[in-house]
Amino acid sequence: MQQRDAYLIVNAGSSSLKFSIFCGGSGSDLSAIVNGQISGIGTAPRFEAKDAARHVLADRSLDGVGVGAADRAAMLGFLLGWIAEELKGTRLVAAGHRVVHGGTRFAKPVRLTPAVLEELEALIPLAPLHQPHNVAAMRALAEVYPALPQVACFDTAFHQSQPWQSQTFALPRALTAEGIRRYGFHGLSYEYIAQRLPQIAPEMADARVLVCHLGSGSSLCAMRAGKSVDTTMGFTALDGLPMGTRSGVIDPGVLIYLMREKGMGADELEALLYHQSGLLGVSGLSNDMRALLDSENPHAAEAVELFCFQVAKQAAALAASMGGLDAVVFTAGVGENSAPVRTRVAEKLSWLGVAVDPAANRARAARISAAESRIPVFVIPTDEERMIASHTLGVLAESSSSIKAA
Ligand SMILES: Nc1ncnc2c1ncn2[C@@H]1O[C@H](COP(=O)(O)OP(=O)(O)O)[C@@H](O)[C@H]1O
Ligand SMILES: CC(=O)OP(=O)(O)O
Ligand SMILES: [Mg+2]
Repeated sequence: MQQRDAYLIVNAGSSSLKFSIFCGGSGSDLSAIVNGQISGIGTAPRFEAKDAARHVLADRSLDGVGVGAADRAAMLGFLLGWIAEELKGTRLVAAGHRVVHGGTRFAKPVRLTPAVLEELEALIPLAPLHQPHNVAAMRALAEVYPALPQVACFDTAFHQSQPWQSQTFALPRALTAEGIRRYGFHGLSYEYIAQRLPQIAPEMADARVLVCHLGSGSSLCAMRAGKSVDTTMGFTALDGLPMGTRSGVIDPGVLIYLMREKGMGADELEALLYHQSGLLGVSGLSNDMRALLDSENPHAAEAVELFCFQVAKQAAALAASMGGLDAVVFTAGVGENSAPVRTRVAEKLSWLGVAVDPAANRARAARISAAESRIPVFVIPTDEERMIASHTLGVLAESSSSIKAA
């Protein structure tokens, strides 16, 4: 039997390792035959996988299989073993990875070499919650499959189109020249939405669109004609909106105060701003929006209110960056699944002409705006993995045609 070529897509996050297996060629021919994740890394890791029809292929705890709760290399080993066992009819021909930070050097997807890997490792301080795991996944895969081509796809790349004022801090120019500037993240998700929105609503192809990527990490993107004009995350994935455990925007004077008056160092500040703040810090209960929405605790309600308030406030700033607003899109874990959050954000943007239809919102329709809404509002499930798969194929096709030409 002829084996199908398969591509392993890895999205290694702060507490999860999402993966997909794609088969087929480019465009609509490219299809995910398996989607899954190892969630709960660091606490109680759980492995789940579903096929294309969303039938459960695996759903089990990783307890008792010799994998430590935070041992990512062992988890990847487990995953590769599972893939080899379950997908006997396929032949793994390449891997594609989401890499959160591409720095100033990587403006498009790149084939992995030892030199590239070293450069990506050097960017770890700029994305401490994600980059170490992205790099570790690539290294672990290279050890098991030394000949397997791997492609790195960057969250920062989509924002390269931004005008300089969106990318620049008001700092002395020498620091800007060193790369201390705003990069923006969630670019693979925004790139997917930029392609998907005109398929759903062709009249939106040239529109000024606010995309709300609300998940564990959250950001907003101002998009004009499918290109990023501005975004809320900056030098790191800490800026902008409050997130599950990240503070979002904060007066830098607070950091100086904490250093001087409380003797905090870089490690303590990093722990505070990346791990102890956001929804978790304000509620004192949980970083999970579902738990907060279900809670009767007033601090949970305040955390949700602060989140929605900041989404609306920063959305208004991004509308100014685009010179107006023609549409709003909600995506990612919270944006796709939480009708109450979408309702509250829309209420706070009603002065801009945003109104959602309660029934369409509850049903998570593709278009949830009310008939009288001046601004159409969409819910579009994101697909970072498809974007990575598509880039991976593109990079491989480029490198094979340049080998033929040489
Ligand atoms: N039905 C829901 N209502 C509210 N929040 C939800 C719901 N489903 C998922 N979420 C939130 O989505 C978050 C995960 O979003 P996701 O985009 O998958 O995050 P990431 O990729 O950054 O890990 C969870 O932390 C959870 O709070
Ligand atoms: C960049 C970022 O914050 O990613 P995530 O939402 O996956 O945490
Ligand atoms: Mg994510």
